[in-house]
Amino acid sequence: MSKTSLDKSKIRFLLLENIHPSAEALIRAAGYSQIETLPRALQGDELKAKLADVHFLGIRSQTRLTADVLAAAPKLVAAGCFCIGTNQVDLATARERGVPVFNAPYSNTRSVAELVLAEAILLLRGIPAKNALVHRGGWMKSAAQSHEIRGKTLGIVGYGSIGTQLSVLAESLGMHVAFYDVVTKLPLGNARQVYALPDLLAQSDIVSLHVPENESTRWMIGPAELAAMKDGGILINASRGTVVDINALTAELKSGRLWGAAIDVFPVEPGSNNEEFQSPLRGLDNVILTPHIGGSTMEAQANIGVEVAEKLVKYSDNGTTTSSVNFPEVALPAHPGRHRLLHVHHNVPGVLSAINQVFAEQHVNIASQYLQTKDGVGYVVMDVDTASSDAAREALAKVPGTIRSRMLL
Ligand SMILES: NC(=O)c1ccc[n+]([C@@H]2O[C@H](COP(=O)([O-])OP(=O)(O)OC[C@H]3O[C@@H](n4cnc5c(N)ncnc54)[C@H](O)[C@@H]3O)[C@@H](O)[C@H]2O)c1
Ligand SMILES: O=C(O)[C@H](O)COP(=O)(O)O
Repeated sequence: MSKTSLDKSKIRFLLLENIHPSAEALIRAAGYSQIETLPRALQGDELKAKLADVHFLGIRSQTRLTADVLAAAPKLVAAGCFCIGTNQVDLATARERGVPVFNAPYSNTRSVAELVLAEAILLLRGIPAKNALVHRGGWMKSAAQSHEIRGKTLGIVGYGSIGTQLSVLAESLGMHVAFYDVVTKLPLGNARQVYALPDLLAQSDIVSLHVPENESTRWMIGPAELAAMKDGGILINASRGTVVDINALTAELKSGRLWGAAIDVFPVEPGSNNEEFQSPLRGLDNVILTPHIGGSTMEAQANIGVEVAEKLVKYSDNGTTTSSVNFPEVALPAHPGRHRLLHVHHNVPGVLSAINQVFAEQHVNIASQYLQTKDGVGYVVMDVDTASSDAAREALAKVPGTIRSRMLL
């Protein structure tokens, strides 16, 4: 087994936000013992203080890794988002600091798609309002405004991993599926792409949002888009809270023009289960409110724990960055009997020759070399026959353009 330049017993992992125990189990099995877990998100100064000595960090969707926070984490080697979304991390700053960020791009897609479909059925039957009424002692046995899902049109905004999975499941129930995406996508089954958002909104009985949080999606569903939806339409948002103007949605629901909504994500969400949730949507019987649990199933969380922990351990043990969301991707073989230099640098001319020069001066033979670059950052990995001396390591760290370097012994 490879060793890191820092002894494994000294490498510290911090896992926040109630990450599934499968992650800790995998990291321990890989020989790491310093693993702290917390059930909640940390922010700002509290997060910075914690990160001062941390080498590997695991978060979910609530912990904000801003440039400011990253600057307070000098030892951070890599970060794992134990979820799909990575909008909570300043990915460019992380890259410029030599910190690869990993996520689990597919592990909870099915969980989200199942929840959305269930909500669509419940809303078409008016169940949230009927359920609330019956709990209050009321009784409304009526078929009025209660509909089957079969034959209805589902409009999917964002036809990626979740959108396509939902598309297939919805068609299996007899729905018609239309979708809007900024990229031209191969429609699955009988789904069809609609090239203008207002057209999709106007055609759909149910609109479900599955876009990432970015500049193009911020408040993309505002008053005009809600007005473009069918009378009696239903909106489902299990993407990110910043995609929908909640005040505008509240107005449409209160007026009765929209029939119902299911909202899982909010512009401001509590950082732990002990904080109060605030939203103008509270108290509306035709709205299903869920606490950002679209991906929260035992199946998904256990898989995510393993997937992201594996990526962190692999980067620590072997330097592989495959599937990193912000970093040059290099897939590396094992390096038995060899020593491995991992060097992250600004992608400027002369860095590779300077590294080669250091090894040449130390009479160290280079057995293999891997290089990849991304957005101004280069990542070179060299397997060498003999251990580099302290002097060589110092010289490597001083190569102009170096962001960070690490040696696996
Ligand atoms: N509620 C939850 O618990 C939960 C769970 C998982 C994911 N999510 C959220 O769902 C999002 C989508 O997940 P995914 O795995 O399907 O992502 P994905 O990257 O596979 O798909 C996103 C799709 O959105 C499209 N898109 C991007 N910008 C767009 C725009 N302005 N207009 C239209 N389409 C646009 C992309 O082209 C892509 O096809 C994630 O980014 C995450 O924020 C939420
Ligand atoms: O991006 C995601 O995968 C979801 O929003 C789930 O986030 P969570 O792990 O914080 O529940």
